[in-house]
Amino acid sequence: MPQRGEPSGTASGSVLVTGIRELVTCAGADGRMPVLGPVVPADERLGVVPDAAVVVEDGVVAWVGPAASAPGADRRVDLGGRAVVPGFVDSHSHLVYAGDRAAEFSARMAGRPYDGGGIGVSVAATRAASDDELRGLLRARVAQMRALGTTTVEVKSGYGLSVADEQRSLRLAREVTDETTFLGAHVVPPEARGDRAAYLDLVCGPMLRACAPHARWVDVFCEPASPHAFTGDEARRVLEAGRDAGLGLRVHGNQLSAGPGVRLAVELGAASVDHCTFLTDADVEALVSAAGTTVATLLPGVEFSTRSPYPDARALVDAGVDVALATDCNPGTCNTSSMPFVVALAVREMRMTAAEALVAATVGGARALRRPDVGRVAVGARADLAVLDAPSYEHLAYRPGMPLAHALDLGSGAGSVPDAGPGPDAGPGPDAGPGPHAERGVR
Ligand SMILES: N=CN[C@@H](CCC(=O)O)C(=O)O
Ligand SMILES: [Zn+2]
Repeated sequence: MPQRGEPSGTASGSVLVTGIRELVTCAGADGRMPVLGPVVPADERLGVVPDAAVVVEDGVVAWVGPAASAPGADRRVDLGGRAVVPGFVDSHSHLVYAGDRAAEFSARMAGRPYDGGGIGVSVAATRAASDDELRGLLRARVAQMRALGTTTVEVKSGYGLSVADEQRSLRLAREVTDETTFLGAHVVPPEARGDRAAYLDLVCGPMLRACAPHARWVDVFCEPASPHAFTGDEARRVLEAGRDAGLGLRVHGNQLSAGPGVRLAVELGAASVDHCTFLTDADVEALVSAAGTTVATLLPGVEFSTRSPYPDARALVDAGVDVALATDCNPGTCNTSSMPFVVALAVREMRMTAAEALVAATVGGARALRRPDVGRVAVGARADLAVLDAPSYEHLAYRPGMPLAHALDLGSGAGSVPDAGPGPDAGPGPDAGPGPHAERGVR
């Protein structure tokens, strides 16, 4: 696993990545990050190059185009006719935790609604774990993500909820990603339930001071419908304190009800408001007006795992809202880190096209993290490539639950993926193996 901030999947010298049957760049015609929204249809924004090659130098894309006109390089990696898409940008996850809540999931499947109360169970298990235990769990989760094609990940705290435990969570998260988020205002922890105001004082004072050096973002679970989470006024206080400490803003909003989260996020210029499950017309209008500033990050794995209605992604995309897709991987509402699964859900359950879903899972996530260097394959961007054991990106939705995607690792000196020949799906066969990837980090 590379150190935080170091390009993953790279070695010194130039590498020609060839044998790409379909390269999806998700880059605008000029190679820049494309504008989202309905102005340019998502399939045009995909920027598909058939029979393509990519040259990588020092972890950065140096050339993209048809394989027939590719320049030479120090090394050559042949992908044997596979499709390549930008590595997924998972802009919302909670990977620092111990314990599991399978019993809570089963109770939900039997009809018990989600209200955030189970977060306390994860807090107790996380506090009880040693640094090494938490680090091992975190790194295993990151390795699973990379094996599924994710190359950039945001990781939140939020299962510590004391000064020391929140700081520890962020310190560990910083070992694997630059995109760390302080979520001390996840819920009011059990020991503070008698005095919410005192807990908010702690979050906005000593906890923030201890955590800000380890975080890029601050987040808050704004959900008046949950007795455990925070009202609009409380959330505003947390966000303003975080902003004053130099952090960027993110919000968990409108997950359980049409609460104030979305409009608060837009008013404060947050980079992202996440969930957006229950929206009023005024919320959608606010998100439309905030295009270019605040991304609506949809997390359909949560609706799948909580048996809730899905967000109206179609209405958001058609209205011109900037939309991202992320996993929200966490022990309570969505215990999967699979971006391909999220893409499949977005297409099947939220009526996004496969092209829209792929854009939202790559460039959309990059915009939600304000990262122009990831989420697309273009000269100057980081060489974060996801290889599909399939001929086309459409297979991500067409073959749900299949192990199709992995992050390409160019650092091991590994050679070509074996050419499996055209299988029954007109793409590389199931024996093709996962290709030249290793358990390296995501950022
Ligand atoms: N809703 C708030 N936080 C997480 C769930 C956390 C949990 O239940 O452990 C989410 O994004 O869904
Ligand atoms: Zn979350």
